[in-house]
Amino acid sequence: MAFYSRVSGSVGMITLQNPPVNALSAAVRQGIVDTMHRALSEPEVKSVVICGQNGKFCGGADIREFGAKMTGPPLVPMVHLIEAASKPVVAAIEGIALGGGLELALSCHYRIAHSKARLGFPEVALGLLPGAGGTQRLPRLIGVPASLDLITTGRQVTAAEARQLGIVDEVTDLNAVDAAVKFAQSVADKSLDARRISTYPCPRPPDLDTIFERAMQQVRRSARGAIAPGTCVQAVHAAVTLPYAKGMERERELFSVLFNSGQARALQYYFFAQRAVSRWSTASGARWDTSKPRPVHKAAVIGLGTMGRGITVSLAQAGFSVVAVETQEKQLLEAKQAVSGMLERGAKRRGVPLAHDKIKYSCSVQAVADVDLVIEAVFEDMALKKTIFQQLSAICKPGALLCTNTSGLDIDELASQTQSPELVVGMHFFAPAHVMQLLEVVYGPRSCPEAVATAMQMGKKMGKVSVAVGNCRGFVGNRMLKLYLEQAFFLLEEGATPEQVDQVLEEFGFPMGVFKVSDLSGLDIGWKVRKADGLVLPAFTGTSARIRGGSRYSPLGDLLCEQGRFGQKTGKGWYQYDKPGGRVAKPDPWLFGFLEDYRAQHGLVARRIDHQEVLERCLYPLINEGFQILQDGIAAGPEDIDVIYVLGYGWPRHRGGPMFYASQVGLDKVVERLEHYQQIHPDVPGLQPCRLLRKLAAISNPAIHKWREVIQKPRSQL
Ligand SMILES: CC(C)(COP(=O)(O)OP(=O)(O)OC[C@H]1O[C@@H](n2cnc3c(N)ncnc32)[C@H](O)[C@@H]1OP(=O)(O)O)[C@@H](O)C(=O)NCCC(=O)NCCSC(=O)C[C@@H](O)CCCCCCCCCCCCC(=O)O
Repeated sequence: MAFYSRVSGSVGMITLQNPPVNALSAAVRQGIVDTMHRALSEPEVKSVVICGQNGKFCGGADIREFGAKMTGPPLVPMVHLIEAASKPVVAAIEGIALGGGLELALSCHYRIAHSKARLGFPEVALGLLPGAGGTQRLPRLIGVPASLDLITTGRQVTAAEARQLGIVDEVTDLNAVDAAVKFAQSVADKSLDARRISTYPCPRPPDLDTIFERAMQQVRRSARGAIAPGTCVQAVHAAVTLPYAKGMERERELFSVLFNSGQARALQYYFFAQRAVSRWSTASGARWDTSKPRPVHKAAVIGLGTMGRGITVSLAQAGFSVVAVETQEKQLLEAKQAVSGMLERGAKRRGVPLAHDKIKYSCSVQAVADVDLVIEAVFEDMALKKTIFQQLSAICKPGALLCTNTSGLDIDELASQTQSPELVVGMHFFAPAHVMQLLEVVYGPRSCPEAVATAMQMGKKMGKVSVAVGNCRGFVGNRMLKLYLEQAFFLLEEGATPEQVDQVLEEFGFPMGVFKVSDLSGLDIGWKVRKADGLVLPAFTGTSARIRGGSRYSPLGDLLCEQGRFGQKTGKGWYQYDKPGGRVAKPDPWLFGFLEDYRAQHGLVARRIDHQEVLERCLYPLINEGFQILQDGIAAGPEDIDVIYVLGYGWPRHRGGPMFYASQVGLDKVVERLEHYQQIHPDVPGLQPCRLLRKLAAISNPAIHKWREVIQKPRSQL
């Protein structure tokens, strides 16, 4: 709702009241319309201030209402009512003015912002465009290029930048509402003729066509198939080419296309999913709201390879004191230089405070004796990690949390090396650890709730989105990835090329196909893991070369590694590069010959594989494994899996994540296609739909937010 008060006798004050962000729900819109009428009808009131309760102006339209039938007064007539008002209306912007909130402010005749406020149009990230006049008013106020930048990227600006751009009239360090009241009094008698933005002509730069062409090219390059950014460009184009009223009609038309799109549904689902994962729960019933994190002031990182360096930077930038340990002096020195460089680049590019003084470097594990939390980040070798955990258990002070940055090893096996297994959790960072937003927090069967809560909170403080997951081989992300990689290899055996598979996945929206990613991260990483698992056997021919434990196995990756083809770092992998370390992937005729020989050697006949099969074969087994993960209680809900895939594995956000995507395809269709492929490939267990997937498909494809009700039923009922 919105409540009305009178300040200093002559200022009508409208306060938006809808915690936590004063979103423009039906009740708030109704409140604004009613109180505006009241303010306009009271003869003593000479001007009006609109502000938001609790230091937040407005977070925009209420996204939760988008899924239901709209009620209450619509936003567009509401902003027109404000702009057309006969008394000056001043927006007092504290905290945020986002989306519909900024549109509300732009309909006011003046805007006063607090210096800490942030303003912007984030609609594009929800698959929408500013649909309450934002695409028509902003270009009239600040011009086309700056509007295109803000509207197509969703970039938020500080009050200072907003002032520079001309979005706000005044910025104050003091109380913005008080300042707005004073301002409102000072303009009470002023004419409003020049203050209604919809009446401004839209500036027309001479190179208009070039500006729009460039903007379109730019959004096509970065959108990866998302439709909202390009539609935003079209809406801004209407502001320049059409009179205001017609521009508004065009905005409405374009908004409607986006609003009804599957992409908008996916992006809005994802918005809430990313927030839902902070309300974690574990299979044994520990929960975010009943588990208290332990205080952490000082942390340590053991092992300063690529991951350890990134983690050190993340911790220091978040304000933690860090002890960074690398036992070899030469490596320690190299790491110190690398970390310093990373901190300096962070300060230069993102304005993060330089945090050199937060880090102490040491060659001795003994240096971690007084820290509250340790993150071990040595390479993936269980024996080495076990030794380190034994040492840590003896050295660290009682109550210190011991974390491992493994990407898939058994947390419980490590916990069993310590005197306090309840204080051991996994913190699986993604490379580069100081950049990637995702953190899988892995609890073992013995991890205590406080340990999980502490790791989750640490992640948050480091600016990560933390997702709590159970302990199993590969956790959530890498466990699902295994099925995806496996199918990609099988497709090569059957006749596809790396370029074909990658093209299909990139058209789907992944920034890079599976083979390009493999070349980037290094083929040797998976090879080492497969060797440790006893899967890499001495070269021999015959069908058995492609069978492990009774199931189909492709040794293609192993064979490439045997040739020294580790990907970009060696200049050759699934593709060729102009030099070791080269970045531009080119198809490699050698690989085509190699695949032909391989197929001939194993009696495989290449066939034409279409786009649809590549997509289904790569994605459906991965999705099926996601359902198995839910069934096993490793992830608490589909949102956890989707957030992991979007933030950690490049799954296109406008497709919501693998579980949301499955819900849109239709679970019955996913089951049917898996069964189809399983009939053809009976030796691939990952193609067999799991019980939970079958169960959900059989109960007529329930909406994704209802899955938990089925998952939480006793397993015997599944
Ligand atoms: C605001 C934030 C920056 C705050 O961040 P913070 O980190 O402090 O907190 P959280 O992110 O954790 O959020 C706290 C809490 O609040 C919930 N929340 C946040 N914003 C909203 C919101 N806008 N609506 C609802 N709920 C919100 C959030 O979910 C958290 O709760 P939870 O329980 O999940 O933990 C940050 O939250 C943020 O960035 N928010 C999003 C801001 C945003 O994107 N705003 C734009 C919204 S879209 C919009 O404004 C559209 C308008 O331009 C135009 C609309 C026109 C409307 C017309 C409707 C017509 C419909 C019919 C069309 C028919 C078409 C046809 O068929 O013809």
